[in-house]
Amino acid sequence: MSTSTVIRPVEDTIPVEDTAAGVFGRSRHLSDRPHEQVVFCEDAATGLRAIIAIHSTVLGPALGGTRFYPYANERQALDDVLRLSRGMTYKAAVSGVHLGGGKAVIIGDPTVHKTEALLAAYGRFVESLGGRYITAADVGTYASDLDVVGRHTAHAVGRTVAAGGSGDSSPLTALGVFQAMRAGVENIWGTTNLEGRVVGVEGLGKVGYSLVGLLAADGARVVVSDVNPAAVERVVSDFPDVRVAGSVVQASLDVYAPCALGGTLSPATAGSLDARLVCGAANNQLTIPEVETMLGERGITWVPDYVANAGGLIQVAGEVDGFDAAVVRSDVEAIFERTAEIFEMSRVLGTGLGPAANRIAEQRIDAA
Ligand SMILES: NC(=O)C1=CN([C@@H]2O[C@H](COP(=O)(O)OP(=O)(O)OC[C@H]3O[C@@H](n4cnc5c(N)ncnc54)[C@H](O)[C@@H]3O)[C@@H](O)[C@H]2O)C=CC1
Ligand SMILES: O=C(O)CCC(=O)C(=O)O
Repeated sequence: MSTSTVIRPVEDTIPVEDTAAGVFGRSRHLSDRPHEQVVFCEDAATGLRAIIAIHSTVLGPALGGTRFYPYANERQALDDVLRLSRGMTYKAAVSGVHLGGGKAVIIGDPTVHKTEALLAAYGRFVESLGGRYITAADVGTYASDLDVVGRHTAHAVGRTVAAGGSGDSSPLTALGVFQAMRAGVENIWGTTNLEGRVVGVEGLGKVGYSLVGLLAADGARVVVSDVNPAAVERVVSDFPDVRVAGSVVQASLDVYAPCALGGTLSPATAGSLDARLVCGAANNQLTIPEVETMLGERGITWVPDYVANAGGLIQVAGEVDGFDAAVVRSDVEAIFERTAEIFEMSRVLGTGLGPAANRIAEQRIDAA
């Protein structure tokens, strides 16, 4: 096991276009703040290559999931983990959670490279940070993986209920997205009901699948797409009324819900998207912050990803504080009110929702 720890300022090495990308609008001071610590982890025996990024511990230990993904190279993995961890700082702050922002990536194909030994080695790296970083699940990782990781560190949440955790956080992430969507729908159409609305869900993994269930139960007309045919088949079999599209982002919609990887909202897609509202689970949906303005000029409202998708964080943060399922669920449902407040703040500021949410998050961190 070998680590190298990069202490700030890691952003000095990153091109401006990378650091500007993501969810951070034009508000610069917190988003410009360098990461506190970035740890490169290698374990030759298991083939583990991972990066753990701690953006901020101002509000508490840095919590964020572990993404297991076949990055083309370490540079791509670093860019992703830096952006994701910074987003977690904002997510915790805007959600009123007493935690900081961190995230980790494991470089590799989870269907090929994920072994118990590799997850164990990863757990030992997390443990070596002494609780400054608390890990959880993300793309390519599951509660059962956290069980393995959690046998080697005290700082893993989102484990299965059988292992003493709160279980898969994706259903509550989906519930939070659904609540944020209802708030968005109310602002546009004057009703919180999704009935009859055409909602496109892109990405039918852990969160997307649960979101389809909530939307179908509320009477939405759901259009879905996923690059993995098995994920599409599962949804079609469980929710026969959904319509499958080649690419949801190109379909004619009322609401677009990106629930796969980030970066699907670029200047190009902002120019072609046929929807009135964007609200989904994917982290870092915008390739550049200016995309929000481009969407706004075409009458499309974007609900900031880190506001809508905080349900999973709220759930696993509950494990840190002492888990109470009813309190956690009600805090996730309150994403409806939080989103409505951000709509109100955006009207006061005369901005999109992105800068308004950033303002709320930054005020909380500044106060701390
Ligand atoms: N799991 C959770 O509780 C949370 C997840 N998120 C974010 O939500 C997103 C989804 O997370 P999970 O559902 O956990 O991941 P997952 O790995 O279970 O599912 C992702 C799905 O997206 C599909 N996909 C990948 N590229 C695609 C593309 N170009 N077009 C259509 N589908 C594509 C994959 O085939 C997979 O089915 C991620 O961005 C994640 O960071 C955010 C907060 C919490
Ligand atoms: O949802 C989780 O389990 C952890 C939180 C997280 O990593 C995220 O919100 O992206």
